[in-house]
Amino acid sequence: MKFLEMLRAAQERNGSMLCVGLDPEPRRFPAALRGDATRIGEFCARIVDATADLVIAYKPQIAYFAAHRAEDQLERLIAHIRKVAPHVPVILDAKRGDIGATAEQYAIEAFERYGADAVTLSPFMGFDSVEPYLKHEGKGAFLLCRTSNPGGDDLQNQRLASIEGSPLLYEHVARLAQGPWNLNGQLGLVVGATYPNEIERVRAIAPTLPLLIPGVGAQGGDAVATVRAGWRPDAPIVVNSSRAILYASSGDDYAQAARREAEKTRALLASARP
Ligand SMILES: O=C(O)c1cc(=O)[nH]c(=O)n1[C@@H]1O[C@H](COP(=O)(O)O)[C@@H](O)[C@H]1O
Repeated sequence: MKFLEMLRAAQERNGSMLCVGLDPEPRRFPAALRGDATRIGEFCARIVDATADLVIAYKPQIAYFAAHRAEDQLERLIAHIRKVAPHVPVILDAKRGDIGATAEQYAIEAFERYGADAVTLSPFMGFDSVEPYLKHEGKGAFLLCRTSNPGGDDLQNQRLASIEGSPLLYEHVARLAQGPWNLNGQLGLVVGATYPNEIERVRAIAPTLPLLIPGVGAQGGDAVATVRAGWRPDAPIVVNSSRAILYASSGDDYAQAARREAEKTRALLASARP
């Protein structure tokens, strides 16, 4: 099934816009696992088992695995998601961006090695750095557009005077992704929940693209304002929360606590749907 169809099906089946971000930090694990990088996969698998009926997607962040030489655990974790939640798409958060020849390798890593359904990318190096991912039929690619961090302003909110209408950089990225770059309907955009006004602006420019919206939970983004700004009946929004769910409890009940937090966030998002 194509990524976008999977996303729509998971949204429908689990009644959810919530994506659980898998950003495992061994020093934050419960006492029985704390500090043990060999148990990263196990920690995440218990979170998946506890939330598989509550989410639209999972988003493992590759750095949290690679930093601990745990890429093999990431491979096994994604295989585990396939087994226990075959209806839930996996977005590999890798934020890649490189020349075409190298991008081809990154695309193989994301889609063949890890078997992800979609990947996050930086559009900074231009279309030829994005195109290799689009050659993988049915796979998705989310381009960073207006990110959740304060430093996102440094570049993304700069005006491009040489382009007609003098758009801001993030507006231009949204225009390219909605239009000329979106060859086979595989593109989506990343917009931070910490900037609901910009989500609204991106939605106006890119009405049919899926949006990946991180920043609720630990970063304090406004879940209700996010849904009001981004929700469309035919273009899914994928609202990510990582730390607030993974570390809802530091005790042995962490998976049940993660489930409760995921239920709460899913309900809050649903309540804001127009
Ligand atoms: O692409 C992302 O996922 C991303 C984009 C962005 O603008 N802001 C952002 O926080 N993220 C990621 O989303 C997750 C947010 O984690 P929490 O703040 O713990 O919910 C992390 O994995 C970030 O790397």
